[in-house]
Amino acid sequence: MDVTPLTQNSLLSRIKTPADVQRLSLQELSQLAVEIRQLIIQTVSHTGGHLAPSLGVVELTLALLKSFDLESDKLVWDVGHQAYAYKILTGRADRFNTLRTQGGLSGFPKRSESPYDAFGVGHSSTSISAALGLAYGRDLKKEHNRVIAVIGDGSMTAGLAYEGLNQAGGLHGDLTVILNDNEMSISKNVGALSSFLSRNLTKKWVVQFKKDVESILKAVPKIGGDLATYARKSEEAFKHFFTPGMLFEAFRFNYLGPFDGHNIEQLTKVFEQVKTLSGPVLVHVLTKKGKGYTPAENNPTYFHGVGCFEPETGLAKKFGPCGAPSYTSVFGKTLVKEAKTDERIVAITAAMPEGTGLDQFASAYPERFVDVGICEQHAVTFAAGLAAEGFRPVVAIYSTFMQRSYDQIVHDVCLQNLPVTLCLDRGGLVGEDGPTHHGAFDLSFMRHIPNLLFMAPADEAELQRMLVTALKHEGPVALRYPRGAGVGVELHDAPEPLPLGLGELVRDGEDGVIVAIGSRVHPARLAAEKLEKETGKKVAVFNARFIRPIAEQQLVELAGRFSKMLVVEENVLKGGFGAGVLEVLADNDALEHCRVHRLGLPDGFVEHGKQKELRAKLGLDMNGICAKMQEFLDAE
Ligand SMILES: Cc1ncc(C[n+]2csc(CCOP(=O)(O)OP(=O)(O)O)c2C)c(N)n1
Ligand SMILES: CC(=O)[C@@H](O)[C@H](O)COP(=O)(O)O
Ligand SMILES: [Mg+2]
Repeated sequence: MDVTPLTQNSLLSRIKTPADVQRLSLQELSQLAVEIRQLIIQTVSHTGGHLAPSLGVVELTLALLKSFDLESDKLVWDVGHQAYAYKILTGRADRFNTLRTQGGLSGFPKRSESPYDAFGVGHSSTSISAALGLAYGRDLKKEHNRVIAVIGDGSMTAGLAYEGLNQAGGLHGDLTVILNDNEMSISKNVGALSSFLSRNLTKKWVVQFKKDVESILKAVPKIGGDLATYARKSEEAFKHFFTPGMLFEAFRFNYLGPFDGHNIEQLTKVFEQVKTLSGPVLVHVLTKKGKGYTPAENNPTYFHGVGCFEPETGLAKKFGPCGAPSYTSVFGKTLVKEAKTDERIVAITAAMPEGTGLDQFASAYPERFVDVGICEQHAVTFAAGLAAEGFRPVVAIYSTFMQRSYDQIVHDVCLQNLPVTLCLDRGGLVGEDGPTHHGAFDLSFMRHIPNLLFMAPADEAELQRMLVTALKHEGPVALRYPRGAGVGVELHDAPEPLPLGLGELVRDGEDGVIVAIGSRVHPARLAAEKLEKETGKKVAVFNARFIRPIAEQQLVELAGRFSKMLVVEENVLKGGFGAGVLEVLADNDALEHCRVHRLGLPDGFVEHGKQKELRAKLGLDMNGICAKMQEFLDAE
């Protein structure tokens, strides 16, 4: 694969709108595929991003744009992490170098970014429902455009996809679903569906089945006593009979496939045929994740979402010596250690073993590790069932995806007071993935749930102690920690559980107090040191540790000692931790002599950009906290 930058005479430089793609010959489309791959690899090597998913659908994207009219037809991508070629071909090639950077192109389709992005996305398995909504709306308006959803085999492991299929099959409106089957989620795809879709069940088996049936039928007059042979042949024939098409046809979809997803000529013919069909149609295409870039083909999991790398080799770019370990890896290692002495521990992921650090657990205790697929709701209820059976399930899910499990946390876990540990990784701002992925709301949407013990560590060593506290607790627990490296503190060999509902005064002061939770404790401490150095003002810092039960008595005491309290969190201010502090102070009549200000995420969706840049912009880093506290102290 040539990974040198494109020249100005490239075919790509002539593509300004999807209509330009329609004018190209098949040969030109193949050349364009090469150029698109070059641009994607070059760009992502600088920006980081979802490389392997996007490389896998270059031909599919070209064939879709060649066959459908994007001025009226609507294309809905599932997750949207594979839509880089689509962005390039729909008028965004000249801005593609800004991918995932602050103020630049989003890593996902976004309605506000382009009229060609029919539906915004980032979380998986929404495409069929969204496309059906678009198709239903079209029919109500008596319009005639086509609506196409493209969904991956991994995303088909979520119940939501079947809710969409079920409704679509019952409605008979025109809708095309393209199943992009690369046998991969981020890791190897899991569950019964993935084997059902597997390459063994391809069309050639249908042909074989027909031959088998023919031969059996020919043999019928002679069957006589030879029932055994007949039964054996029937069994073989029935095995062949089960094709992926049966599943989708049961949902009343017209099934076409499977087809080679890298053959533009064949795909365009199929799409021309699709345009002649009415009602729901499912086209099954087989693709290779990372196609055309050997490092990504060989390691699609690593290149699913990758940081900066050398395009020639695929090797990660090194930026100085490695810093502190990530919260994720400390969590993973500590859990492995605890599971050695507690056989009740079962680790559960919803299709993200590497991202959540549970890959370490999977290697150490494969029989106690479960990847349920992309189904966060099921993961939590499944854990509740295990807990009811005496186990200690630990469910690690990114904060943003835990949003899907709200009812399961309330109804299946907390209402029954079951000892499930919910680990919310990526709590707070995640950076380049942006608003679909920031863990901005968990403190708000979980802090009011009865029975739940809810903690957020100030550093990676405290995460260890909180995990141990959770595993000893006879009820539901949630832990929330951020994306990225820890603070760099020494880790515990034998972490001790924490006293419940108590925070820690990490620095004393005279002029005011900063109450911080989780990842904001460390910058708050640095801010207090800076303030003292620059102004001589002495500010105390309290690490609140618990969101629920909140450290009520300690907070009331602090409000008695200090006339100014700044509460800092990396969560939306609406209903967040600071709101909880205000509630307890109000309930204890402790606000009379203490003014409280809050610092957190604004009432809106925070855009994408580097974590560091976003925190600086929102005043949530050391400088921002220091400035806010100084302003507060200076105010009357
Ligand atoms: C609700 C939700 N859970 C988890 C994820 C994280 N995630 C993003 S892509 C992906 C795998 C998707 O697999 P598939 O649909 O087959 O697409 P592929 O990457 O293979 O192209 C996962 C688990 C997500 N985006 N949304
Ligand atoms: C598309 C998606 O949802 C994931 O691939 C996500 O981008 C992973 O994020 P991390 O890089 O934080 O693991
Ligand atoms: Mg896949």
